[in-house]
Amino acid sequence: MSFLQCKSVSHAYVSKHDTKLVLKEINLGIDEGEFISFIGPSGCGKTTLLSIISGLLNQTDGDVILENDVISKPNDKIGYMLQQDYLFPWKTIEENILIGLKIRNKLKEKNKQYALDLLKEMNLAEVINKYPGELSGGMRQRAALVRTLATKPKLLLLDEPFSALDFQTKLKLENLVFDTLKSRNKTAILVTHDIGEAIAMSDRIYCLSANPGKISSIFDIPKELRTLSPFEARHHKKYAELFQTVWQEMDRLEN
Ligand SMILES: Nc1ncnc2c1ncn2[C@@H]1O[C@H](COP(=O)(O)OP(=O)(O)OP(=O)(O)O)[C@@H](O)[C@H]1O
Repeated sequence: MSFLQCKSVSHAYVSKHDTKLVLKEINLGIDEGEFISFIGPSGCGKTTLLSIISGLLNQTDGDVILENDVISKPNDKIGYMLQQDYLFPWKTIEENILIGLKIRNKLKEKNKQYALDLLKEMNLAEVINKYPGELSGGMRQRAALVRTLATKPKLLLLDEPFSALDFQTKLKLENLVFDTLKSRNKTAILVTHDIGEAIAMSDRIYCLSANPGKISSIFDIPKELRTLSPFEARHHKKYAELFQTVWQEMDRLEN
């Protein structure tokens, strides 16, 4: 059995005036340690699917199963990171990264040290006593990642975490996040509009079509790219070939 399974997941948003079917019978299985991306036209339901997997939103039909748990509410095994960092501006970086542990009453020395080590790994040791407003966008996203990882979730849900960053910062952060997650055998699902990012970071890409959102195609990333860092992968011949194929599929879905 896969680490994470979506079994015939469908979702409709219901309002006073209408019912909109957004996801229809999504089936997928993800193994522990895999890095997966969801891509697809705007409004096809990527964020909705991620919210359902996180347990924050309950699907209309079907099941999400993580290890042996049916997910119907937020679970400590799952960490969620968004485009906006949602750091608390009135708290220092240290206080921000420890907040998840504090809320869970897990602020033991060992756990605190784990978070502080991550902070060092993300090159943020020097800003530990600063406030979020004093940091660049890339630093803030790194701090948000440390906060998410501090509680040791097994599954990371990443909703366009790099999209607000400049191109160079984004490429550097892709590498850093990739190394951090792979070295800890974390499982990750990335929602992105950036085909290149999806190819460079993933083991597999699920492409969704819209109205209602369904899996239209699955792209397995060739082994030659999977063994490289995201930055190196972008320079490989196979990257350019796959980019063309995925681009054409996205073009077909958008028209
Ligand atoms: N809370 C809500 N109530 C009603 N409809 C919603 C709600 N949230 C999203 N939708 C609709 O559901 C559809 C899917 O939205 P969702 O945000 O999941 O798509 P997406 O693929 O992540 O989009 P994007 O790529 O633009 O971020 C859209 O038509 C959106 O307008």
